[in-house]
Amino acid sequence: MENRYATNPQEAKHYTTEKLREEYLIELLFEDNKLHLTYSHEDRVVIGGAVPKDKVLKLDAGNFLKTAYFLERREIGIVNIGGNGVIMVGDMTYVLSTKEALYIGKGNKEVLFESRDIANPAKFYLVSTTAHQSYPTVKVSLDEAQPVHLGSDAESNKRTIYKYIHADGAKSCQLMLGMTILAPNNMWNTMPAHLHDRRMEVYLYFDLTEAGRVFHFMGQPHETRHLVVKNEQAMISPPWSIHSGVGTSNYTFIWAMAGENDSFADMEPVAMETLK
Ligand SMILES: O=C(O)C(=O)C[C@H](O)C(=O)CO
Ligand SMILES: [Zn+2]
Repeated sequence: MENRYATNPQEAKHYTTEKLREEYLIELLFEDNKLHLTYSHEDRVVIGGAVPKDKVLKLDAGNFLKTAYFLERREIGIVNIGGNGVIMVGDMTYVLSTKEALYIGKGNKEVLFESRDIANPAKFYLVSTTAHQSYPTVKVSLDEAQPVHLGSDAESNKRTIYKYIHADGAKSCQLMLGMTILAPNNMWNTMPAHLHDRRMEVYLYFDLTEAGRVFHFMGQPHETRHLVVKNEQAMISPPWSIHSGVGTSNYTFIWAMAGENDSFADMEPVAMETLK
């Protein structure tokens, strides 16, 4: 488990490119037969990737959490961005094809990951938050995820937001999670930008080509910075930061939030004139 402490905007505005990447970018999430986990002290979110190519992988944080098992005091949202895969939660088995999600509540002792096809392994993206009670384990497919169409061709931000784990979908203690798919020829996400100082957010960018890049924007509105992000890399967005990006082509991203409330609509728009 990699450990990342929380940062504040007074310090962050002095960071070099290298330091910004060290603090906010997770470069390696998906590696064959490995589980990669990062512990962010921003709302104590654990961000991870599991690729069970020809080996079953177990959700396990070693001794890091000082609990008997990973979900003893946590909940988790998982989205498969690879080939067909299987998640075993105790005696239950859930089959997830690409872009399907699973919420697993607090108290589930064993979670195992497996692929259906070694040639096209599952890639499970994981976001876990602390939890005070147990909600039922629920699978959510793309068509159950309440699509919301936003943006326009003129602004190059035409996109569809799918909500998986939220107040009116799969219930959770504090995790909110969904996916946004940009339409072909549209490159801007979350622009115009917004803030939600009550919740951190993490973005996983994918469906980019090997050479494709997303320029992710962060920082306070009057003090913005950018990071260049590759396919299948994640950005930790602190609660004081905008989170927006523009790609060299269209792409997909998974957003997940944790913190004070579970209202997706709790966000303050940032007026374009205030961005610097
Ligand atoms: O493209 C968008 O706009 C989003 O997907 C916004 C994220 O869902 C978000 O930032 C929610 O707070
Ligand atoms: Zn947001």
